Amino acid sequence: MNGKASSRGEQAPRGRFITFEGIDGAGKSSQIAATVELLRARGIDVEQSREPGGTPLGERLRELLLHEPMHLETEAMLMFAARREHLAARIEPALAAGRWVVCDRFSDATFAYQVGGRGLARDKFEALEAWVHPRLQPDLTLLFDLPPETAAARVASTGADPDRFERERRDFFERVRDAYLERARLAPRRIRVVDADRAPELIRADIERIVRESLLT
Ligand SMILES: Nc1ncnc2c1ncn2[C@@H]1O[C@H](COP(=O)(O)OP(=O)(O)O)[C@@H](O)[C@H]1O
Ligand SMILES: Cc1cn([C@H]2C[C@H](O)[C@@H](COP(=O)(O)OP(=O)(O)O)O2)c(=O)[nH]c1=O
Repeated sequence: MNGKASSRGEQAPRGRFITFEGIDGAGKSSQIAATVELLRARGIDVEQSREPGGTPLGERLRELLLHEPMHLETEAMLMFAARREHLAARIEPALAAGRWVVCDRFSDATFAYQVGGRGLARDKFEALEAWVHPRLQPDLTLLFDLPPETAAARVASTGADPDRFERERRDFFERVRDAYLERARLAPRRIRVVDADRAPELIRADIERIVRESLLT
């Protein structure tokens, strides 16, 4: 039924949840737009969102998270607070109504940035994840993998003021990258690693193939 509710009032099949992950400057933004277009062209009802953010409260938390210095555990808890709100207000209702959700980052980012990058204790991350979404995980996660120096050059070339995360040094992003790859090894069916150090057209073709094979057949 491709996310469209039945005219006879039958319950729509649950929507699919796709997330994009990677270090800052990996090139997720334009590929997310292309993926949303691809799904809409197939007649699928899609919502695009992002974390931290996605709700009015989540966007206010995002401002704090990106710009206000804070303790590492405060940072992790605020990421999950924004996520709790996002799940309740947008993600769960959309999936239940049969709409698909394409989201820029989810809990894999907390594992990569807060556990891998900043050194948050794993059991604290696991406790927060088990509290906020004990059962739900994305149906598909596209992990954009590339060397931190390439990603940093891309971020610098945008000319925008860097936020608190983008100002981190290369060794931070090495740890974030390694943590993402570790998480991908733990969930290889869900998390698909995409070589993001290539021309956008090649990355786009890869993503189309993965989405088609994993979710559209
Ligand atoms: N495959 C690519 N090769 C070279 N530059 C890219 C590629 N993908 C994106 N960029 C550029 O890199 C910068 C960061 O991309 P963006 O999509 O904002 O990354 P992210 O959302 O992952 O932080 C932008 O200026 C974008 O135009
Ligand atoms: C969702 C999430 C994001 N982040 C960080 C990663 C990014 O540096 C930042 C915002 O992500 P993002 O929206 O990808 O940034 P931009 O649009 O500037 O490319 O938040 C975490 O540290 N933990 C998390 O759980």
